[in-house]
Amino acid sequence: MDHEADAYRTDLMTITRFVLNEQSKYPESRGDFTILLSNIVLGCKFVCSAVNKAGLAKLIGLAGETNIQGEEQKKLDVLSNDVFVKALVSSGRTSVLVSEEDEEATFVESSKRGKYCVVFDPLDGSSNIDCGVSIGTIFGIYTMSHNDEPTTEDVLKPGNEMVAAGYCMYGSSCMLVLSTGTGVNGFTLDPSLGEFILTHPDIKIPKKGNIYSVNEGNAQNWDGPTTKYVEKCKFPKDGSPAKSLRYVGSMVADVHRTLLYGGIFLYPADKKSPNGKLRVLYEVFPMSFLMEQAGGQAFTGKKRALDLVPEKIHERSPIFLGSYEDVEEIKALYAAED
Ligand SMILES: O=P(O)(O)OC[C@H]1O[C@](O)(COP(=O)(O)O)[C@@H](O)[C@@H]1O
Ligand SMILES: [Mg+2]
Ligand SMILES: [Mg+2]
Repeated sequence: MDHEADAYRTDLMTITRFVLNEQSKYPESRGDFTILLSNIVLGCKFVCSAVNKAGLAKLIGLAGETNIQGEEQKKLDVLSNDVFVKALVSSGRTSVLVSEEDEEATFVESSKRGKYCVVFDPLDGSSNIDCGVSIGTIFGIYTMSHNDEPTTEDVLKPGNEMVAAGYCMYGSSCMLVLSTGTGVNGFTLDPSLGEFILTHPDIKIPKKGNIYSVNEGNAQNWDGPTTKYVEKCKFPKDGSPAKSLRYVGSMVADVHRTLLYGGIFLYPADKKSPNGKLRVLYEVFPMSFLMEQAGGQAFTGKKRALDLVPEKIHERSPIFLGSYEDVEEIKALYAAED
């Protein structure tokens, strides 16, 4: 389906109007979520513009600092983090922020506090910045369940308690994909209007796909079920065609392709990283939330990803997510191992 052409033929639905429409279904709503989201959208536009100018403005390269995970921070990582922290605090709708780039959670001062907690990866796919390959921003939103002083406990909650999640991909076009718990919708930035327009309404992931996406360089350290699964993708014994391999190395880009084309994205545990690489709060949960909302599944190797209860804000987990039937297959292999 030519989503973009359809959107322009029928109706120019901006992301703001879309969220206002959704909000009008809840008479008690006071517009807080719309204001929060419009500040997230502003942050995405700002980072998109910085990404587009990165080479020209000398924003590529290292910033000279190391973040909490011991990774070198890139200039764009630092800039994106500043942009989102400012955008979220100035919305007046947040109380707790967790960013990949900040060791501790940020607690918003009382005069600027609001009812939401936002967890985010301001710039995902950092290793791809310098060569101009797609990167993105990932976010998840929780609501505060009390009016007392905020603590990290307010975000150490299972992903199934998120009220919204999304990502923005800075690629050949800039796309924001969002779920507020009633399906998944995709919006494309029209640079001439400066507006995100609904181009991919009600995204549903195909039930089964023919692509698998994994860093196969780690294969020697994988466990049995992951090894068997990837072997099956390459050498199917049931007469089905072998799957194609696609791996960008930016979670946003790999998950975006999986969502639209179907298939499976894997970042498994391995002997060197027994908890995998991807971070629960701001990578695994938002992407798992979107996958489930689009009709797919997300599994950790042990359980439904959204049922994890993180104990630390930068906790990691293995993740297998994508088309319903593809994830069923890997679940069966882990169940057989048990
Ligand atoms: O290089 P690897 O080990 O395959 O890891 C790729 C993964 O690492 C990440 O780049 C980590 O994200 P950050 O760039 O936000 O640290 C994911 O986007 C991606 O899925
Ligand atoms: Mg990331
Ligand atoms: Mg990052």
